[in-house]
Amino acid sequence: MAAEAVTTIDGWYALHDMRTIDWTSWKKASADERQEAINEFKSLLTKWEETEAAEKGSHVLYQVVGQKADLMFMFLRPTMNELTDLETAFNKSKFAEFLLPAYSYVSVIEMSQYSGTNSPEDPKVRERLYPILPKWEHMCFYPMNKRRSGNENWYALDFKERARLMYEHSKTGRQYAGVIKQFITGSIGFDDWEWGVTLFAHDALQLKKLVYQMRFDDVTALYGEFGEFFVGNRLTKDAIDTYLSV
Ligand code: VOV
Repeated sequence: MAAEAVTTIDGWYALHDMRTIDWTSWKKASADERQEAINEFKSLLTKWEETEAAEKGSHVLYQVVGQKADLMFMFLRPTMNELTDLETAFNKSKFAEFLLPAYSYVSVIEMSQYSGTNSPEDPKVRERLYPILPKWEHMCFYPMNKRRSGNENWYALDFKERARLMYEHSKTGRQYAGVIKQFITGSIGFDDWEWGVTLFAHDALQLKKLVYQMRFDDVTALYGEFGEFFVGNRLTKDAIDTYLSV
């Protein structure tokens, strides 16, 4: 008999957007052109801040460490259409002329009902479905799957066993309360992996400690498969001029 799917409650749509700066063309541009690009970029950030203040979405910006990208945005919006609207507006901006696509990921904030206690009317649950993203010092993003091969097939496990494994997972996670904030986004049908994992930390080392500790939970040890990892440091609007000065 087929295993029973878990119901999910879903919130805002998410776009993780990673860009690489074309420093060569940035350096070749005139000072006026660069200033125009910076001003336009900052006014887009201001517009997104207004959306966030009105609780109609949220966003963060991080500077990626390593060569995978330079900038890492995460956007949350009530609809997928708003995500393409903001992406298109950004792509048309002067600053985007100096950016190369590095990676993107489309998903939706998801809570699964393994414990059966999440009600979409509960203000605590609403806070997780429609969150204002934390502006903590470090962010980590990676996509993942639950294995579906041979004896390790998550989708063939019965509900009770999956709920037990997720309960064990949540116990490990809860040890990091106040240290790491996690956002799980579902991407089955939207992107190449099944979930996106976004973590925020004040101390970068705690990202490694949590992800390592979880490797020993049965759910991760037996079923976890991972894509690329991106890690970054927060880039504030005030720091943009310095960051882009050449
Ligand atoms: C701060 C850390 C933290 C905490 C507290 C936490 C708690 C919880 C709870 C309570 C629940 C279940 C209910 C829900 O809300 O969905 C989940 C769910 C989930 N998690 Fe988690 N998780 C954390 C952190 C955390 C990490 C670091 C990872 C990556 C795994 C790893 O090994 O690298 C992860 C993955 C997931 C996934 C993919 C799901 C959905 C699985 C599904 O099959 O549906 N998660 N998670």
